[in-house]
Amino acid sequence: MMPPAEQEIISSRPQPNNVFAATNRSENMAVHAQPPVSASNNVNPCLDDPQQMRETQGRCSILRESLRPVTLKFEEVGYSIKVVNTDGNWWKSPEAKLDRVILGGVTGVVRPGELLAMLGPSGSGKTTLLTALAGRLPGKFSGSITYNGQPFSGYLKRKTGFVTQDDVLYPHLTVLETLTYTALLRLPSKLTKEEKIEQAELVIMELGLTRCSNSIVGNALLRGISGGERKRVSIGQEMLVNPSLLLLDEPTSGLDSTTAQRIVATLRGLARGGRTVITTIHQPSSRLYKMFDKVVVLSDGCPIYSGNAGRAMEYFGSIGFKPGDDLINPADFLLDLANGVASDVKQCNQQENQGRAEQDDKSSTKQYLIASYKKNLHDLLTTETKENYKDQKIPMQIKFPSRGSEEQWTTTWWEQFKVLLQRGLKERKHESYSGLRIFQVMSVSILSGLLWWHSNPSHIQDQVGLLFFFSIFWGFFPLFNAIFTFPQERPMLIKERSSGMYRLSSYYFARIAGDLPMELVLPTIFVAITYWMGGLKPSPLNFILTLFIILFNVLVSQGLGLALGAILMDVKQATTLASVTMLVFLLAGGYYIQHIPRFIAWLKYTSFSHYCYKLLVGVQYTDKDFYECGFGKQCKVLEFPPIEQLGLSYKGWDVFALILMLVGYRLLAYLALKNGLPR
Ligand SMILES: Nc1ncnc2c1ncn2[C@@H]1O[C@H](COP(=O)(O)OP(=O)(O)OP(=O)(O)O)[C@@H](O)[C@H]1O
Repeated sequence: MMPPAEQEIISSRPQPNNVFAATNRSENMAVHAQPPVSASNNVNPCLDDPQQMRETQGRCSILRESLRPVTLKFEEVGYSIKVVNTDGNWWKSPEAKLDRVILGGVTGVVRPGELLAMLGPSGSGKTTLLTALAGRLPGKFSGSITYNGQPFSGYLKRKTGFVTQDDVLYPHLTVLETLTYTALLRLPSKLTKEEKIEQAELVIMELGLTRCSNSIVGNALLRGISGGERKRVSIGQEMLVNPSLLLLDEPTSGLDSTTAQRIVATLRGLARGGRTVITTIHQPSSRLYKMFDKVVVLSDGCPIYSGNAGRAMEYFGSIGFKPGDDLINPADFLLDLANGVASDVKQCNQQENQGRAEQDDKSSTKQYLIASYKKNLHDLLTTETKENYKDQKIPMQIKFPSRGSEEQWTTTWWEQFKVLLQRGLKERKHESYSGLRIFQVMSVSILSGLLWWHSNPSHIQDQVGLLFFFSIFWGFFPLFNAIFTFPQERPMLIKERSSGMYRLSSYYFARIAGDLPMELVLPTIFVAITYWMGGLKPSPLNFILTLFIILFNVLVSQGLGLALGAILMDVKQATTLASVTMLVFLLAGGYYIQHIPRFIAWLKYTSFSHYCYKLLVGVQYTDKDFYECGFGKQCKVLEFPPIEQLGLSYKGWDVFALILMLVGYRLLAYLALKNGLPR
């Protein structure tokens, strides 16, 4: 049973509307002569069409239920960072750091149903403010940001959609796959898999991505869909979950004006459905500007306007700034002012102009505008855009669930694991079985097979060398492959974890499980070739044991690579550290030096290659094996000095040490990830 308060919220919610139907309506409102951009039958039944809504009743009510109108208030939001002192005397105290103000007290309010645009020149602080409003700003900011009067919470995290300026997407997945996996991970378990997939398809239609739905997303190195299409995929990922609060950073940059208009119209449609939508935008056309309900204009981090978009020109006129040309795009005019350019401004009122002394330079214009904003802040904020929605009953102050339910996930651990595993396998099959990698392993295996061609125990030194080579090669190779894993995945992990998409543990286990087949097939092929070519003991049992030990070694070495990558999160640093570590393992492994001085002999116990080598030798030779130790004399292989030094009687300990490392490195990697990523 739904609690009465919640029922009331849902029943009093504005009629859900189809995004694109709303899009077309708002487009028609904004530009009469403009034909609708989308096909009119692109309908998401959960958002509008009552006919289809009846047919998809269950899914629709579940999605609509998730909408919680959010009133976002931000007051005097300020943010500074430390920067290196670059004044004339920096060399005297190069370490000295100065505070640089990025945001200087920005105030505003956005209500459900409203679309707010942040305008300002490049570097004026739009992204920083947007990130702060999305609850993702690292470090502390001053002032306050509240959501229905409450601070940001884990619950709100899952109700917030955040589209970053740079699209973070998997390049090898198609558009349909990308959105389907997002739907499977982010939509509630109450929906069936088919319903989730259907929802992804609807979003594809709504965003006009049908034509490229089966094309790969691509990136700078891999040709895929266009930049604009990629941006729409990012927006689609957030639209899918029907967020109550949607924030977008430059969703229209790089798009043609028709597509940009279509995106903004979609955002306006989403807002009209009871959501709170905030976007930064660089240079909107006047057609786009008309679709905004509110604007915040920033100049060097300080606001010069925050309020009703339709009243901005009137306000600036009232403080003495009127455009020379009445047909000017309001956004261009506001950007000129934010840049301190007032040359195209008419002198409109002598009296008002008295307040601003001679402002022929940019900074005094900016200062005047900032001061005027502060003086008029109260009036600006109380001029609401309510008239646009007076027919909509949007509840303004819904309390979000208390802390207990913050950690509720939309899907179960097992569901997350399955989807992440499937997605990971699909994305990485290209890299793991890339021709280059296969060539690398095959060429090394054939070459070493030829070099050790049918070696036999009479050349014991060579044969032991082959076993040591196994342990070192399959220590290096997986280690260096695994190092890249988490530094490369970091942007995606940050994005998805910030929106509370899945648990870190489900991601981590899915990643490890997904890597298993890929990491184990190549060494198996390698051993199968080199073992038989190299003339090692021709017994299936010995072969299987050798293979088993090498695969074990691969997993341990991979774990070390994962841990180094997760701790340092920097590929360059991690590879440097890994090469030093492997060099130590190589030297202390027990093959090159048999008489390591006591004070440093412990080093070998840190080396998984040492344990692997010992186990390989132990599997290969028994008491019954002999080699020619000179002048026709036969000696026991186990008495061959390099083998004798190894101390083969402690095999149990060697296995135990490897198991310890296998678990330990992976645990370390997990803890490092947990520490270094948003909760
Ligand atoms: N962590 C940081 N380190 C250094 N500088 C920073 C940092 N964060 C923000 N800045 C600086 O703060 C200013 C505002 O940055 P922000 O990205 O918010 O601007 P913006 O208005 O979104 O710019 P654009 O439109 O070009 O994206 C810029 O000058 C930027 O260099």
